[in-house]
Amino acid sequence: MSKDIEKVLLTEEQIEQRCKELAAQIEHDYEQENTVPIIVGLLRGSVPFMAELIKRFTFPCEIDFMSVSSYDGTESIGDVRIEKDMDLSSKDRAILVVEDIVDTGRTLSEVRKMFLNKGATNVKIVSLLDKPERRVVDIEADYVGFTVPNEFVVGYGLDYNQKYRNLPFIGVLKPEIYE
Ligand SMILES: O=P(O)(O)OC[C@H]1O[C@H](OP(=O)(O)OP(=O)(O)O)[C@H](O)[C@@H]1O
Ligand SMILES: Nc1nc2[nH]cnc2c(=O)[nH]1
Repeated sequence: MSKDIEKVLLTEEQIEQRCKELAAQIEHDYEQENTVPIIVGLLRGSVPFMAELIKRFTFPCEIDFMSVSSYDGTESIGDVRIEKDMDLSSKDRAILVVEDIVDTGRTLSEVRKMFLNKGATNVKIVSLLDKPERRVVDIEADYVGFTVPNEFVVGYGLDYNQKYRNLPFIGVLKPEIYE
């Protein structure tokens, strides 16, 4: 599997270190607000990042997952669909959405609107990666792990045709893999 990788952009150690910093910052902010947020992971890409973050939280929080999709291969198809909704109610709750990457911004923009429509009091976003060069919707995550260049990345939850999510680092595939 690693033989398909052209270059590693972020090592496991770099990601773990950054997750520690993000978790401390998030914890500090929710303690100030004195709320019990629901931490909502967007399936499936956020799973490794979510696990790395929440094991470091010592404040009271609940967790849930939902699945939305707008990608086919490496292309955003623009239309954000909810494939699996979360189980907990978001009404009158503070929500922290955990995402693997903000790319065009369409997914998070739709997800944020959806939570606000359902009566969430506050919606924050934490994303492991941010690819600002690709943005078509004006949205920023509240907490970002790393800014990445305009390349299609895989690993640490991110897939290409559902593969490579289990790689413990973020990398770029060799061009022949897409052929
Ligand atoms: O900013 P955007 O252009 O909307 O792109 C970001 C979204 O694209 C990927 O989701 P995908 O639909 O591939 O689902 P996955 O998490 O199951 O891989 C990724 O996990 C983000 O949710
Ligand atoms: N795997 C993967 N999914 C994405 N979704 C939006 N951008 C990307 C990316 O660079 N890699």
